Amino acid sequence: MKEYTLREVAQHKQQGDLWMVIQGKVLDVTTYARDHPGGLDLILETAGTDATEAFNDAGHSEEAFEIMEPMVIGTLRGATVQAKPQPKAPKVPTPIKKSGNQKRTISVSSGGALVAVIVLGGVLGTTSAPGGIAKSLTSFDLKNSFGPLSQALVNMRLPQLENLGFLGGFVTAIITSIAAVGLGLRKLSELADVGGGFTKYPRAIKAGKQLQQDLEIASNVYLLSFELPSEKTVLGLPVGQHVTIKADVNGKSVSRSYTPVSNNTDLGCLKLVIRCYPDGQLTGQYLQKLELGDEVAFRGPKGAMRYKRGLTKRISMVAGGTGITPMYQLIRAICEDDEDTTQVSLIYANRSPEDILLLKELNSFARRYPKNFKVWYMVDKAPAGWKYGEGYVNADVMKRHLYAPNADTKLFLCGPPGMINACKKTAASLGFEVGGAVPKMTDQVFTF
Ligand SMILES: Cc1cc2nc3c(=O)[nH]c(=O)nc-3n(C[C@H](O)[C@H](O)[C@H](O)COP(=O)(O)OP(=O)(O)OC[C@H]3O[C@@H](n4cnc5c(N)ncnc54)[C@H](O)[C@@H]3O)c2cc1C
Ligand code: HEM
Repeated sequence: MKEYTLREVAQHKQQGDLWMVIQGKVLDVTTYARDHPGGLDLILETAGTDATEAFNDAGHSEEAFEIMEPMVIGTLRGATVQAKPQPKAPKVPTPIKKSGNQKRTISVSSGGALVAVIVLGGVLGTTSAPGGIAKSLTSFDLKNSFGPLSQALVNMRLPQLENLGFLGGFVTAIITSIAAVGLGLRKLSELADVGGGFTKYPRAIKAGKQLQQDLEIASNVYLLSFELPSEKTVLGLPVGQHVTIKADVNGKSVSRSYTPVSNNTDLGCLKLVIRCYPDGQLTGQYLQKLELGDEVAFRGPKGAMRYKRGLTKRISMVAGGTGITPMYQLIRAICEDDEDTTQVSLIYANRSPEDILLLKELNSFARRYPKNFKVWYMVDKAPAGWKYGEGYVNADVMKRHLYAPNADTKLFLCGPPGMINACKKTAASLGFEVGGAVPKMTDQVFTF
């Protein structure tokens, strides 16, 4: 195999010509970069360098190593190369102390590449605690807006812990409602990959629930509902984390990340808010073609954020478009936990007021939990009578509507890359400490 020096690798760091070193191997990642589930930006930032540390820090699965193999063009001079590189063993978080709120930590080794460590806390804790259910249930108008599956939850107390969705890092779910159903009637059950050390769930599929046609919540944005393997299955996703959907699209394996808007109190279902791009590989070519009752493969939990009460005193948030989903998940968990006193201030940017996702729910949280949460909307062009902001999220807007940087404040960002890069620069100029390419929970500025 050809040997390269780091200096040679460093010459290939522009879009259209991207190389990097991972675990001693030199890779040409040019054609893969746009498909990278962790985002194109991370590849661009690390191209031309030895990206081993950043790659390891992201906690890649065995599948990532398989995808990587055809990209290997040589080795790094002087490096020790493992015959078969392995994913780094995931770090097992320290169990959370049991509080009056019954937090529970469950660690599960699947024996496969993904070890799912499922921390149940926050909302689930609140729900499980005797007498602690009240606050969750007062937010019921929110659940109503998420369709019939959620409504059954009103009287539920104890999620069945043995029915954790991501116990083995993998779960399949059946689509139960989707607004846009295309003409492609392909059955997707054959796409569900349940092999390789992950827990197998029975494929027993109930007849689908009634198809709902009115779930386009904004232009091209849909609320998709999926039925988990049983009515009692708890999603099992730690707050702040996301799932990936993996599918075979036109003969190519495509995987993309999504942050559910449902959580561990929504038994038996998984709900996603997704913007569909007509030419998008996963959204346009796959999700929009799903039929009611089709089976979809989810992996998780993924992501560097694992929110727990006490992480920080104040959280400033800037979200754009569908970037609201991880913020929403956190806001919901904080507001619905009686004992969480974290203050959150969100700036949410969209093109127009009609594009604002989860508007009713966000306003409802701001109204009912004013000590926990406030929100400021920004739109490109404000209509007459608009009482929020107009234009870009600049330093002035951030100074006015976010908490000032200090040891007790974190800034969370999620949205289109252009907006996020601009916000990171502004945040740095305002005194926030902006970390490296791969997000870490300890960073003061965390990008989902
Ligand atoms: C942690 C995380 C959580 C996320 N959560 C959500 C969520 O909750 N909801 C949500 O809707 N999304 C979410 N996303 C985004 C999601 O993962 C996908 O990126 C998104 O759904 C688009 O995927 P796609 O395969 O349909 O589109 P892609 O095929 O990846 O294309 C995306 C867009 O890029 C355009 N495009 C295609 N090729 C090019 C090119 N060569 N140059 C320039 N543009 C091009 C396409 O036209 C399309 O507009 C999240 C992302 C991350 C990383
Ligand atoms: C050829 C190189 C790479 C390949 C094949 C690859 C592949 C993947 C795959 C398949 C995933 C989905 C999650 C998984 O299955 O592990 C992923 C996610 C991710 N990758 Fe990479 N990756 C590469 C390089 C990198 C580099 C260099 C970085 C860091 C700079 C990085 C950071 C991430 C992050 C942060 C995620 C998101 C993890 C999550 O969703 O929790 N990747 N990558």
